Amino acid sequence: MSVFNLGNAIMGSGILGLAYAMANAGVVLFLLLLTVVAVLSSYSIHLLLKCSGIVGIRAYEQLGYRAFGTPGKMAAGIAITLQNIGAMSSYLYIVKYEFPLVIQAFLKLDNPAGEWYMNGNYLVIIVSIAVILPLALMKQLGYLGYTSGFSLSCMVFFLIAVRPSVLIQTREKRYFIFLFCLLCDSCRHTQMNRDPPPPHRHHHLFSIRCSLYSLLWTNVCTAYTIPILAFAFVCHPEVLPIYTELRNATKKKMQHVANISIAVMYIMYFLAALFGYLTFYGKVEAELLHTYSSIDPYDTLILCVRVAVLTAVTLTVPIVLFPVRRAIQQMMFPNKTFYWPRHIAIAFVLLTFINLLVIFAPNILGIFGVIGATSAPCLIFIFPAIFYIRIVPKEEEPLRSPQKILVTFANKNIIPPFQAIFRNWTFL
Ligand SMILES: NC(=O)C[C@H](N)C(=O)O
Repeated sequence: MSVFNLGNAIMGSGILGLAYAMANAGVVLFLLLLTVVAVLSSYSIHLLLKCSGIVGIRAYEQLGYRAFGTPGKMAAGIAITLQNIGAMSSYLYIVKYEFPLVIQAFLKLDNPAGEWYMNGNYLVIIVSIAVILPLALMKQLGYLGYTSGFSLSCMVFFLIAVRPSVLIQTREKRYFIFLFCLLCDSCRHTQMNRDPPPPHRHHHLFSIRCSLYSLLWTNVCTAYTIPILAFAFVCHPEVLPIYTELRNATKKKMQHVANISIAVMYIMYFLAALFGYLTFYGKVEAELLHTYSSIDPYDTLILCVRVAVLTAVTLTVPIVLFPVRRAIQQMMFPNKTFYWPRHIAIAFVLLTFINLLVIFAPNILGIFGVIGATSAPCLIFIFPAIFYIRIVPKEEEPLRSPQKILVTFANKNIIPPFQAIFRNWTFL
């Protein structure tokens, strides 16, 4: 159940942005970054578990408090709230956009005339009240294990369904483009076969960029890759609550749960990105399902994919809501014991707020970009590292220990790319 819950916390709308990230970074660079982010993600869970073992606390915000007092607690609480509200909004955004298309395809409505059930905003509100709110009112995360298992199986179905069937038809041509894309980061120029080749394609073929740095920062779209990946691997606010509910909990057992979840998601993320990318190449959009609309919205398989993704993201919302409620309780009502009216009221207010946000959300790439470039790196890389440095006593591990040097090194190498994103922040 814990693996299901953590897997469900990892897997969300991030998976839909990965094909776009791959199209912009190139397959090799994408795989490299995916591996780095997955390994660092698992490593930072190790750091969180170690800190929580030392101070005997199983809440992310409390670790912040132990490390830096109230500012640390507030920083962690705000980052968790921002990240998870961003994630939930992106899930409901998918409901808002995809649910009307599913209804349209089911009812075979060619020209919808403004029926209320085709209005995404109403559908978001209905799904929130009928499905998400009851699940979000559960007392413990553990009760959501079954829905998480179901949600993950929907994503497996999504993965099987998006395999690049188009590839088989024009194999030679596509293999050529694929090889080309392996070496080059500007696959957006290799439009589908229909388009004439861009004038500078020749130049691209023969000038393989030699430095990783220039590969990564040649255009701002490539710079989206790390925020999208960081967003996709965030599950850290859920780790300690899941640890608390684990039967016969030990650090080793929880790390094992985290490693299994991350490894499975790593494989699924790579396959989802590759399949989406090999189907559309440069035409892939920030949200993969969007791209499918351009083929045939009434195709049965695409309809099933939509239903699967809709189900999966809807069932993820309650999991992601738990840590936000906890963070709000820690920030606003510290030292208060469990109280049902407060538990229900926070869930209700949060869902209302997210519904309002979704009704006015600009687009999903904006959410990935902003959250991925701000709270996600804090929660995955920066906070676990600095909490570890502050909490683990110098006697137990001196500042020059390999562990602490690694933590500092990771932070030094992760932060500069994010600064570059802020410098290039033209999409806002
Ligand atoms: N749990 C989260 O914060 C986001 C999740 N990793 C996703 O890809 O949607």
